[in-house]
Amino acid sequence: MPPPNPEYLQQEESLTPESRELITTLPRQNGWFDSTHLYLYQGFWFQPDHLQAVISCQSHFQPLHSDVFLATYPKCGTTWLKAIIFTILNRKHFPPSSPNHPLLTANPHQLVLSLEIDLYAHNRLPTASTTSSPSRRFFSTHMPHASLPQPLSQRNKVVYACRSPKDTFVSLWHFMNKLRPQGAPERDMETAFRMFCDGAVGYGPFWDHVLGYWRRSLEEPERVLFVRYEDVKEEGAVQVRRMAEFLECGFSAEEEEEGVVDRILELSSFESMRGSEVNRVGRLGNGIENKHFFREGVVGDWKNCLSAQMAQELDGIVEEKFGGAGLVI
Ligand SMILES: Nc1ncnc2c1ncn2[C@@H]1O[C@H](COP(=O)(O)OS(=O)(=O)O)[C@@H](OP(=O)(O)O)[C@H]1O
Repeated sequence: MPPPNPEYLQQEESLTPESRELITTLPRQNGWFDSTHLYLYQGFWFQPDHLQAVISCQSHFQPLHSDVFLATYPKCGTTWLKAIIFTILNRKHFPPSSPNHPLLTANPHQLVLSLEIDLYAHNRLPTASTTSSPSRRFFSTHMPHASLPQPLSQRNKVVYACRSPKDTFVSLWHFMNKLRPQGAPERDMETAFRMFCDGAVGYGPFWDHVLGYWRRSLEEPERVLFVRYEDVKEEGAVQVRRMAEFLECGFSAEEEEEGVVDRILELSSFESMRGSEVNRVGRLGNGIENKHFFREGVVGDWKNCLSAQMAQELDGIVEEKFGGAGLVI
């Protein structure tokens, strides 16, 4: 008998009768894997278990005033930003220079739970070693801004991380092929590229996801901070200070003197995290191997993968979608 699908592929199996009924009324597309589907809800495509979780989260999630959220489109730097923000928020309790810092023995996805996926799709509740961190609760989400539970979008602070669509697509393609069901062929890049450009991927369209948070960051800069993966690569210290200020826990003169910002960057660096034992051999509760979250970790890897024609097509869409909004990524 073949082994059962890992949890992340059991997308239809956990649906309630109400969700099953709802999805029959929604527009449907083939998903990334042949056996999966995506459903259009509030302008975005979701796999069915995530859709059920989003709806449940919209009805039930009650944020605390002090809760902090990281929002991302998948593959835009979620793992990295989870590590950085977790370290910023908890630095009094877990000094970044401590040899026992949680990031040295846990993957960032174990320390910071996803609102819809961990909490609502899989009932993984925060434990002492996760978001019930000693300071403020900190969650991540891939939900588009339009789908956030209302109290959260009206009151809480959200850091939104985005990345160049060319690198995002390439990262997504590699990741999804690693997760494919046993025996399934790789999804070829041309088909995947078409799905990405058409917006028919989980949490897509990418453009609308980014624009939703971009606009809100302009309207309410004290509530939504827009951070670019490329900027964190280029000027990590500036961006770490910017995030800490935004979260109202800027660094003291004493911390600056001690080099705390540099230590946060070292601890969360690609090399440090990819090299740690937990990320070389560990697995998340949903069955995904930790090592799959660390591939190249560079800016511009698309040059090694996309044809000139694909790059040109994506540049054209970026210009069309983001040009008028004053967004450069
Ligand atoms: N510490 C650090 N520094 C820089 N880059 C990093 C880091 N950790 C992960 N990565 C790279 O981020 C990409 C994975 O994206 P996400 O973490 O958003 O994936 S996910 O949405 O949580 O599945 C993926 O990008 P690619 O290498 O381009 O595929 C990872 O390698």
